[in-house]
Amino acid sequence: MPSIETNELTKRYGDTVVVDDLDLEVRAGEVFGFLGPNGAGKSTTIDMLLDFVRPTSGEVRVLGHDPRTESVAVRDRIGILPEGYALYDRRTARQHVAFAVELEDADDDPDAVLDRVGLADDADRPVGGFSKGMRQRLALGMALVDDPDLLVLDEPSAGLDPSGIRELRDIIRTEADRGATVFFSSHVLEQVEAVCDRVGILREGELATVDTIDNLRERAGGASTLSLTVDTVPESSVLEAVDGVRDVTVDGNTLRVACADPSVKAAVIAAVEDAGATVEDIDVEEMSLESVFETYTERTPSEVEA
Ligand SMILES: Nc1ncnc2c1ncn2[C@@H]1O[C@H](COP(=O)(O)OP(=O)(O)OP(=O)(O)O)[C@@H](O)[C@H]1O
Repeated sequence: MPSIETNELTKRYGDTVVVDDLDLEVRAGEVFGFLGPNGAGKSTTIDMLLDFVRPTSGEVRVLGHDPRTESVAVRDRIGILPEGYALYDRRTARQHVAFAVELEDADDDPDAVLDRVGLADDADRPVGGFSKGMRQRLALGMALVDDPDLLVLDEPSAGLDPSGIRELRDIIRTEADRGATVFFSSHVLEQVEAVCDRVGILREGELATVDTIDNLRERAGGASTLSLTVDTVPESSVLEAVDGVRDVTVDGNTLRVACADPSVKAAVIAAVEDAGATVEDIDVEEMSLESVFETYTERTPSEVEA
């Protein structure tokens, strides 16, 4: 059974379609990154999964339940970090986590939870004095209480400093290792690349694509570029004749060869050596996830695949 399933999920505000016929499936146990430009509809989708926003039409299933009619069953097994979470300024961080523990009827030690999110030293401080990143850490800690089967995190990296982002990555990995499904939206593409099994890219309320990052790269024409420093530069035509070579540029003693897929690289090196040149250094650049993201958010899926 998928952890999250939506079927023709649609949300309209007046005449504006914010989420458009969305069919999404998040498999049990996977880490799924939900990407898309500002205003694409990510938070609205997440809010519909959590029954904070009612769909205009379509179906939602979370852990096999309909969040509209079985919200208790759903809430019991998921940990959530929604976009607009509320904290009580006068209560301390520990009181917040203790409240979450009580609400879940769980047995987590609030101090251990605070330690996990890097707030051990701030446990007794009222959160009114917390920075945005500290508030975000606390909200994440509260979502982790009671080992949820599914974590739904809306922009968990918002406001986090680099060490917070690294810690978040570790937490997501640890949660996935214990078998939880993690579904999160993010604009931090390195983060997404580091932890996600699959990503879905939303564009103007529609799912532009869903796949592993490697497959998205390949489908986006994401040639890896092989840079070879050579003692003597062979004719470009020698390399252009290799199957799968898309482009060759020469800069001094460095050849930059765009390859359609990873298997082409060995053939390129063999061709260079067959032409009598010696390879002195090798570097490989994969298409950045940023370029993949731009490809899918600036063009329609059929334009990408064309
Ligand atoms: N209550 C509302 N009334 C009218 N329009 C809304 C409402 N909530 C969201 N929208 C609109 O829906 C669109 C999608 O917003 P949403 O917050 O889901 O996007 P997002 O992908 O999460 O963006 P971001 O990356 O900026 O957080 C936006 O154009 C937004 O203005």
